[in-house]
Amino acid sequence: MNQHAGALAPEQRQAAATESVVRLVEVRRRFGSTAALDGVSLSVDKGEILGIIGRSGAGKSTLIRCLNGLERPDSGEVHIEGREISRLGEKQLQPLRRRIGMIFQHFNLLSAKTVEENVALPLKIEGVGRAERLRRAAELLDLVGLSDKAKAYPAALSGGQKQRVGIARALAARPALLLSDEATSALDPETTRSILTLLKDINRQLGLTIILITHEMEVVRSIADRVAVIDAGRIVEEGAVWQVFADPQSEVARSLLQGIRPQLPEEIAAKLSPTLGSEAVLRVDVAGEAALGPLLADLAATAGPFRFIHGGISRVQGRPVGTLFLGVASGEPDLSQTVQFLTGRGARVEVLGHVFGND
Ligand SMILES: Nc1ncnc2c1ncn2[C@@H]1O[C@H](COP(=O)(O)OP(=O)(O)OP(=O)(O)O)[C@@H](O)[C@H]1O
Repeated sequence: MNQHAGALAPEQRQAAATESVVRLVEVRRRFGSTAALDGVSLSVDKGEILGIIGRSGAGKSTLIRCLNGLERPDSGEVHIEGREISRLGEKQLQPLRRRIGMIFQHFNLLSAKTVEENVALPLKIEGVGRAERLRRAAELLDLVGLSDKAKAYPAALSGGQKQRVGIARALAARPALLLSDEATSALDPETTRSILTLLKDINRQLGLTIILITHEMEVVRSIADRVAVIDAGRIVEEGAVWQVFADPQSEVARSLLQGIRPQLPEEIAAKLSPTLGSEAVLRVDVAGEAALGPLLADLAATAGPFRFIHGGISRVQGRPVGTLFLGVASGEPDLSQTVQFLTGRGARVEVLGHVFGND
Protein backbone atom coordinates (compact mmCIF):
# COMPACT_ATOMS: atom_id res chain seq x y z
CA MET A 1 0.00 0.00 0.00
CA ASN A 2 2.76 2.40 0.95
CA GLN A 3 4.66 1.60 -2.20
CA HIS A 4 1.59 2.38 -4.22
CA ALA A 5 1.01 5.66 -2.40
CA GLY A 6 4.67 6.55 -2.99
CA ALA A 7 4.06 6.56 -6.75
CA LEU A 8 1.37 9.26 -6.43
CA ALA A 9 1.79 13.02 -6.65
CA PRO A 10 1.38 14.79 -3.25
CA GLU A 11 -2.11 16.11 -4.05
CA GLN A 12 -3.21 12.64 -5.22
CA ARG A 13 -1.77 11.14 -2.07
CA GLN A 14 -3.76 13.61 -0.03
CA ALA A 15 -6.95 12.68 -1.91
CA ALA A 16 -6.30 8.93 -1.50
CA ALA A 17 -5.57 9.34 2.20
CA THR A 18 -8.86 11.12 2.84
CA GLU A 19 -11.05 9.03 0.55
CA SER A 20 -14.15 7.97 2.45
CA VAL A 21 -15.25 4.37 2.13
CA VAL A 22 -18.40 5.14 4.12
CA ARG A 23 -20.20 8.45 4.47
CA LEU A 24 -23.51 8.87 6.24
CA VAL A 25 -25.34 12.17 6.08
CA GLU A 26 -28.14 12.91 8.55
CA VAL A 27 -29.51 9.36 8.46
CA ARG A 28 -32.88 8.94 10.18
CA ARG A 29 -34.92 5.78 10.76
CA ARG A 30 -37.97 5.54 12.99
CA PHE A 31 -39.90 2.52 14.19
CA GLY A 32 -43.25 3.82 15.40
CA SER A 33 -42.44 6.37 18.08
CA THR A 34 -38.80 5.17 18.44
CA ALA A 35 -36.11 7.09 16.60
CA ALA A 36 -33.62 4.23 16.08
CA LEU A 37 -31.38 6.61 14.10
CA ASP A 38 -31.92 10.29 14.71
CA GLY A 39 -29.71 12.19 12.27
CA VAL A 40 -26.48 10.18 12.12
CA SER A 41 -23.61 11.67 10.12
CA LEU A 42 -20.32 9.77 9.97
CA SER A 43 -17.49 9.08 7.63
CA VAL A 44 -14.84 6.40 7.61
CA ASP A 45 -11.64 6.82 5.64
CA LYS A 46 -9.92 4.13 3.63
CA GLY A 47 -7.78 1.90 5.85
CA GLU A 48 -9.28 3.27 9.04
CA ILE A 49 -10.74 1.25 11.93
CA LEU A 50 -13.77 2.98 13.41
CA GLY A 51 -15.36 1.69 16.59
CA ILE A 52 -19.06 2.42 17.03
CA ILE A 53 -19.99 1.91 20.64
CA GLY A 54 -23.28 2.18 22.46
CA ARG A 55 -25.50 0.51 24.98
CA SER A 56 -28.22 -1.95 24.09
CA GLY A 57 -30.94 -0.28 22.02
CA ALA A 58 -28.73 2.69 21.02
CA GLY A 59 -29.21 2.05 17.30
CA LYS A 60 -26.10 0.05 16.37
CA SER A 61 -27.88 -2.78 14.51
CA THR A 62 -30.08 -0.34 12.63
CA LEU A 63 -26.96 1.54 11.58
CA ILE A 64 -25.32 -1.65 10.29
CA ARG A 65 -28.48 -2.59 8.41
CA CYS A 66 -28.50 0.82 6.75
CA LEU A 67 -24.87 0.34 5.73
CA ASN A 68 -25.45 -2.98 4.01
CA GLY A 69 -28.74 -1.94 2.46
CA LEU A 70 -30.95 -4.26 4.55
CA GLU A 71 -32.69 -1.24 6.02
CA ARG A 72 -33.74 1.88 4.17
CA PRO A 73 -33.40 5.18 6.03
CA ASP A 74 -36.50 7.40 6.18
CA SER A 75 -34.23 10.25 5.18
CA GLY A 76 -30.54 11.02 4.78
CA GLU A 77 -27.81 9.55 2.62
CA VAL A 78 -25.67 6.42 2.83
CA HIS A 79 -22.59 6.50 0.57
CA ILE A 80 -20.45 3.40 0.14
CA GLU A 81 -17.26 4.04 -1.87
CA GLY A 82 -18.79 7.26 -3.14
CA ARG A 83 -22.09 5.70 -4.26
CA GLU A 84 -25.38 6.66 -2.60
CA ILE A 85 -27.12 3.36 -1.83
CA SER A 86 -30.18 4.22 0.23
CA ARG A 87 -32.57 4.43 -2.73
CA LEU A 88 -31.21 1.50 -4.73
CA GLY A 89 -33.31 -1.57 -5.52
CA GLU A 90 -32.35 -5.12 -4.50
CA LYS A 91 -30.74 -5.89 -7.84
CA GLN A 92 -28.54 -2.81 -7.82
CA LEU A 93 -27.61 -3.49 -4.20
CA GLN A 94 -26.24 -6.99 -4.87
CA PRO A 95 -22.84 -5.98 -6.33
CA LEU A 96 -22.45 -3.27 -3.69
CA ARG A 97 -23.13 -5.73 -0.87
CA ARG A 98 -20.19 -7.78 -2.12
CA ARG A 99 -18.00 -4.77 -1.29
CA ILE A 100 -18.95 -5.29 2.36
CA GLY A 101 -17.81 -8.32 4.37
CA MET A 102 -19.53 -9.08 7.66
CA ILE A 103 -18.61 -10.98 10.79
CA PHE A 104 -21.10 -11.80 13.51
CA GLN A 105 -21.26 -12.56 17.21
CA HIS A 106 -22.45 -16.14 16.59
CA PHE A 107 -20.28 -16.68 13.50
CA ASN A 108 -23.20 -17.77 11.23
CA LEU A 109 -21.30 -20.69 9.68
CA LEU A 110 -23.10 -23.46 7.78
CA SER A 111 -22.73 -26.56 9.92
CA ALA A 112 -23.19 -29.03 7.05
CA LYS A 113 -20.31 -27.53 5.08
CA THR A 114 -16.60 -27.87 5.72
CA VAL A 115 -14.45 -24.94 6.73
CA GLU A 116 -13.12 -24.42 3.20
CA GLU A 117 -16.64 -24.66 1.75
CA ASN A 118 -17.85 -22.03 4.22
CA VAL A 119 -15.01 -19.72 3.26
CA ALA A 120 -15.57 -20.29 -0.46
CA LEU A 121 -19.35 -19.82 -0.30
CA PRO A 122 -19.44 -16.10 -1.23
CA LEU A 123 -17.35 -16.95 -4.31
CA LYS A 124 -19.68 -19.80 -5.26
CA ILE A 125 -22.59 -17.35 -5.14
CA GLU A 126 -20.59 -15.05 -7.42
CA GLY A 127 -20.13 -17.90 -9.90
CA VAL A 128 -16.39 -18.37 -9.39
CA GLY A 129 -15.21 -21.85 -10.55
CA ARG A 130 -14.45 -24.59 -8.01
CA ALA A 131 -10.68 -24.72 -8.48
CA GLU A 132 -10.34 -20.95 -8.08
CA ARG A 133 -12.68 -20.98 -5.06
CA LEU A 134 -10.61 -23.60 -3.29
CA ARG A 135 -7.37 -21.81 -4.15
CA ARG A 136 -8.70 -18.60 -2.63
CA ALA A 137 -10.11 -20.44 0.41
CA ALA A 138 -6.67 -22.00 1.03
CA GLU A 139 -5.05 -18.56 0.77
CA LEU A 140 -7.53 -17.08 3.27
CA LEU A 141 -7.27 -19.98 5.70
CA ASP A 142 -3.52 -19.46 5.64
CA LEU A 143 -4.08 -15.75 6.41
CA VAL A 144 -6.22 -16.57 9.47
CA GLY A 145 -3.93 -19.39 10.62
CA LEU A 146 -6.32 -22.30 10.00
CA SER A 147 -4.82 -24.13 7.02
CA ASP A 148 -4.95 -27.43 8.91
CA LYS A 149 -8.73 -27.16 9.44
CA ALA A 150 -9.81 -26.84 5.80
CA LYS A 151 -11.63 -30.19 5.78
CA ALA A 152 -13.06 -29.92 9.31
CA TYR A 153 -16.69 -29.09 10.08
CA PRO A 154 -17.61 -26.07 12.24
CA ALA A 155 -18.77 -28.30 15.12
CA ALA A 156 -15.17 -29.46 15.59
CA LEU A 157 -13.86 -25.92 16.04
CA SER A 158 -13.45 -23.68 19.10
CA GLY A 159 -15.25 -20.31 19.21
CA GLY A 160 -12.09 -18.45 18.23
CA GLN A 161 -11.46 -20.82 15.32
CA LYS A 162 -15.07 -20.39 14.14
CA GLN A 163 -14.60 -16.62 14.15
CA ARG A 164 -11.39 -17.01 12.14
CA VAL A 165 -13.40 -18.94 9.56
CA GLY A 166 -15.99 -16.14 9.67
CA ILE A 167 -13.25 -13.60 8.99
CA ALA A 168 -11.82 -15.65 6.12
CA ARG A 169 -15.30 -15.97 4.60
CA ALA A 170 -15.93 -12.22 4.98
CA LEU A 171 -12.72 -11.50 3.07
CA ALA A 172 -13.35 -14.00 0.25
CA ALA A 173 -14.84 -11.50 -2.20
CA ARG A 174 -12.12 -8.90 -1.44
CA PRO A 175 -14.43 -6.38 0.22
CA ALA A 176 -13.64 -2.69 0.63
CA LEU A 177 -15.22 -2.66 4.08
CA LEU A 178 -15.44 -5.17 6.90
CA LEU A 179 -18.35 -4.76 9.32
CA SER A 180 -17.84 -6.47 12.63
CA ASP A 181 -21.08 -6.84 14.58
CA GLU A 182 -20.12 -7.71 18.19
CA ALA A 183 -17.73 -10.28 16.70
CA THR A 184 -15.91 -10.94 19.96
CA SER A 185 -18.84 -10.69 22.38
CA ALA A 186 -19.24 -14.48 22.64
CA LEU A 187 -15.52 -15.13 23.16
CA ASP A 188 -13.38 -15.32 26.29
CA PRO A 189 -10.87 -12.49 26.90
CA GLU A 190 -7.83 -14.35 25.57
CA THR A 191 -9.59 -15.46 22.38
CA THR A 192 -10.99 -11.94 22.01
CA ARG A 193 -7.45 -10.58 22.08
CA SER A 194 -6.25 -13.01 19.42
CA ILE A 195 -9.19 -12.19 17.12
CA LEU A 196 -8.64 -8.44 17.57
CA THR A 197 -4.95 -8.87 16.81
CA LEU A 198 -5.87 -10.77 13.66
CA LEU A 199 -8.25 -7.99 12.58
CA LYS A 200 -5.55 -5.37 13.14
CA ASP A 201 -3.03 -7.44 11.12
CA ILE A 202 -5.52 -7.76 8.28
CA ASN A 203 -6.22 -4.04 8.42
CA ARG A 204 -2.49 -3.32 8.09
CA GLN A 205 -1.69 -5.98 5.51
CA LEU A 206 -4.64 -5.36 3.21
CA GLY A 207 -5.36 -1.71 4.03
CA LEU A 208 -8.88 -2.90 4.80
CA THR A 209 -11.37 -0.43 6.27
CA ILE A 210 -13.14 -1.83 9.35
CA ILE A 211 -16.19 -0.75 11.33
CA LEU A 212 -16.43 -2.43 14.71
CA ILE A 213 -19.82 -2.37 16.38
CA THR A 214 -19.48 -3.14 20.05
CA HIS A 215 -20.65 -2.34 23.55
CA GLU A 216 -17.17 -2.97 24.98
CA MET A 217 -14.64 -0.14 25.30
CA GLU A 218 -11.84 -2.68 25.62
CA VAL A 219 -12.48 -3.77 22.02
CA VAL A 220 -12.32 -0.16 20.86
CA ARG A 221 -9.16 0.48 22.86
CA SER A 222 -7.35 -2.55 21.42
CA ILE A 223 -7.57 -1.78 17.74
CA ALA A 224 -9.72 1.20 16.72
CA ASP A 225 -8.25 4.45 15.43
CA ARG A 226 -11.36 6.46 16.05
CA VAL A 227 -14.54 5.93 18.05
CA ALA A 228 -18.09 7.18 17.66
CA VAL A 229 -20.36 6.88 20.68
CA ILE A 230 -24.02 6.33 19.81
CA ASP A 231 -26.91 6.91 22.19
CA ALA A 232 -30.64 7.00 21.45
CA GLY A 233 -29.91 7.09 17.70
CA ARG A 234 -27.46 10.00 17.85
CA ILE A 235 -23.68 10.20 17.71
CA VAL A 236 -23.01 11.93 21.01
CA GLU A 237 -19.24 11.90 20.86
CA GLU A 238 -16.59 11.15 18.28
CA GLY A 239 -12.82 11.35 18.25
CA ALA A 240 -9.44 9.64 18.35
CA VAL A 241 -9.66 6.70 20.74
CA TRP A 242 -6.97 8.04 23.07
CA GLN A 243 -8.77 11.38 23.34
CA VAL A 244 -12.10 9.83 24.26
CA PHE A 245 -10.32 7.63 26.81
CA ALA A 246 -8.45 10.55 28.28
CA ASP A 247 -11.33 12.98 28.44
CA PRO A 248 -14.76 11.51 27.67
CA GLN A 249 -17.31 14.25 27.09
CA SER A 250 -20.56 12.28 27.16
CA GLU A 251 -22.18 10.54 30.07
CA VAL A 252 -22.47 7.36 27.95
CA ALA A 253 -18.76 7.29 27.16
CA ARG A 254 -17.92 7.87 30.82
CA SER A 255 -20.19 5.05 31.89
CA LEU A 256 -18.88 2.66 29.21
CA LEU A 257 -15.34 3.45 30.36
CA GLN A 258 -16.10 2.77 34.00
CA GLY A 259 -15.02 -0.85 33.92
CA ILE A 260 -11.60 -0.12 32.45
CA ARG A 261 -10.52 3.19 33.94
CA PRO A 262 -9.34 3.35 37.55
CA GLN A 263 -12.15 4.20 39.96
CA LEU A 264 -12.04 5.76 43.41
CA PRO A 265 -11.95 2.88 45.90
CA GLU A 266 -15.42 2.16 47.31
CA GLU A 267 -14.47 2.72 50.94
CA ILE A 268 -13.27 6.26 50.21
CA ALA A 269 -16.15 7.06 47.86
CA ALA A 270 -18.55 6.10 50.69
CA LYS A 271 -16.96 8.66 53.06
CA LEU A 272 -16.91 11.61 50.64
CA SER A 273 -18.68 14.74 51.84
CA PRO A 274 -19.43 17.64 49.48
CA THR A 275 -18.13 20.20 51.99
CA LEU A 276 -16.83 18.70 55.24
CA GLY A 277 -13.31 17.34 55.69
CA SER A 278 -9.66 18.22 56.04
CA GLU A 279 -8.61 16.62 52.79
CA ALA A 280 -10.01 17.21 49.30
CA VAL A 281 -10.14 14.19 47.00
CA LEU A 282 -9.24 15.04 43.41
CA ARG A 283 -9.72 13.04 40.28
CA VAL A 284 -6.96 13.93 37.83
CA ASP A 285 -7.19 12.77 34.20
CA VAL A 286 -4.03 13.24 32.19
CA ALA A 287 -3.01 12.23 28.68
CA GLY A 288 0.02 12.56 26.48
CA GLU A 289 3.47 13.33 27.71
CA ALA A 290 2.09 15.22 30.73
CA ALA A 291 1.15 11.83 32.16
CA LEU A 292 4.65 10.49 31.69
CA GLY A 293 6.50 13.55 32.90
CA PRO A 294 7.42 14.06 36.55
CA LEU A 295 3.93 15.42 37.28
CA LEU A 296 3.69 14.22 40.87
CA ALA A 297 7.25 15.24 41.82
CA ASP A 298 6.62 18.71 40.36
CA LEU A 299 3.28 18.89 42.17
CA ALA A 300 4.96 18.17 45.51
CA ALA A 301 7.70 20.72 44.82
CA THR A 302 5.35 23.46 43.59
CA ALA A 303 2.01 23.12 45.31
CA GLY A 304 2.88 21.20 48.45
CA PRO A 305 2.20 17.75 49.90
CA PHE A 306 -0.48 15.39 48.64
CA ARG A 307 -1.56 11.82 49.22
CA PHE A 308 -1.63 9.39 46.32
CA ILE A 309 -4.86 7.45 46.88
CA HIS A 310 -5.22 5.33 43.77
CA GLY A 311 -4.76 5.39 40.01
CA GLY A 312 -2.72 4.26 37.09
CA ILE A 313 -1.40 5.07 33.64
CA SER A 314 -2.04 2.89 30.63
CA ARG A 315 -1.24 3.30 26.97
CA VAL A 316 -3.95 3.92 24.39
CA GLN A 317 -2.84 4.12 20.77
CA GLY A 318 0.71 4.35 22.06
CA ARG A 319 -0.03 7.41 24.23
CA PRO A 320 -0.02 7.50 28.00
CA VAL A 321 -3.47 8.05 29.48
CA GLY A 322 -3.81 8.20 33.22
CA THR A 323 -6.33 8.65 36.00
CA LEU A 324 -5.03 9.55 39.45
CA PHE A 325 -6.91 10.07 42.71
CA LEU A 326 -5.08 12.45 45.02
CA GLY A 327 -5.78 13.75 48.49
CA VAL A 328 -4.67 17.36 49.21
CA ALA A 329 -5.32 19.73 52.07
CA SER A 330 -8.86 21.13 51.82
CA GLY A 331 -7.87 24.60 53.00
CA GLU A 332 -7.29 27.57 50.74
CA PRO A 333 -5.16 28.65 49.00
CA ASP A 334 -3.58 25.13 48.93
CA LEU A 335 -6.47 23.49 47.15
CA SER A 336 -6.79 26.17 44.46
CA GLN A 337 -3.03 26.18 43.93
CA THR A 338 -2.98 22.43 43.44
CA VAL A 339 -5.88 22.51 40.99
CA GLN A 340 -4.27 25.40 39.13
CA PHE A 341 -0.93 23.64 38.91
CA LEU A 342 -2.51 20.43 37.54
CA THR A 343 -4.77 22.16 35.01
CA GLY A 344 -1.75 24.22 33.94
CA ARG A 345 -0.04 20.93 33.09
CA GLY A 346 -2.94 19.95 30.83
CA ALA A 347 -4.76 17.69 33.31
CA ARG A 348 -8.52 17.64 33.81
CA VAL A 349 -9.22 18.00 37.52
CA GLU A 350 -12.41 17.34 39.43
CA VAL A 351 -12.81 17.86 43.17
CA LEU A 352 -14.88 14.80 44.09
CA GLY A 353 -15.47 15.83 47.68
CA HIS A 354 -13.78 15.92 51.05
CA VAL A 355 -12.76 13.43 53.73
CA PHE A 356 -11.14 13.75 57.13
CA GLY A 357 -7.39 13.12 56.83
CA ASN A 358 -6.30 9.48 56.58
CA ASP A 359 -9.90 8.31 56.28
N1 LIG B 1 -37.83 -3.64 13.42
C1 LIG B 1 -38.02 -2.87 14.49
N2 LIG B 1 -39.27 -2.60 14.94
C2 LIG B 1 -39.47 -1.80 16.01
N3 LIG B 1 -38.49 -1.24 16.73
C3 LIG B 1 -37.21 -1.48 16.35
C4 LIG B 1 -36.91 -2.31 15.22
N4 LIG B 1 -35.56 -2.36 15.09
C5 LIG B 1 -35.05 -1.61 16.08
N5 LIG B 1 -36.04 -1.08 16.83
C6 LIG B 1 -35.86 -0.18 18.00
O1 LIG B 1 -34.90 0.80 17.64
C7 LIG B 1 -33.98 1.05 18.70
C8 LIG B 1 -32.56 0.75 18.24
O2 LIG B 1 -32.45 -0.65 18.05
P1 LIG B 1 -31.10 -1.36 17.55
O3 LIG B 1 -31.40 -2.82 17.43
O4 LIG B 1 -30.58 -0.67 16.35
O5 LIG B 1 -30.14 -1.09 18.79
P2 LIG B 1 -28.73 -1.79 19.16
O6 LIG B 1 -27.84 -0.68 19.61
O7 LIG B 1 -28.27 -2.62 18.04
O8 LIG B 1 -29.10 -2.69 20.41
P3 LIG B 1 -28.43 -4.13 20.86
O9 LIG B 1 -27.03 -3.81 21.27
O10 LIG B 1 -29.29 -4.52 22.00
O11 LIG B 1 -28.52 -5.02 19.69
C9 LIG B 1 -34.44 0.17 19.85
O12 LIG B 1 -35.26 0.96 20.70
C10 LIG B 1 -35.26 -0.92 19.19
O13 LIG B 1 -36.25 -1.40 20.06
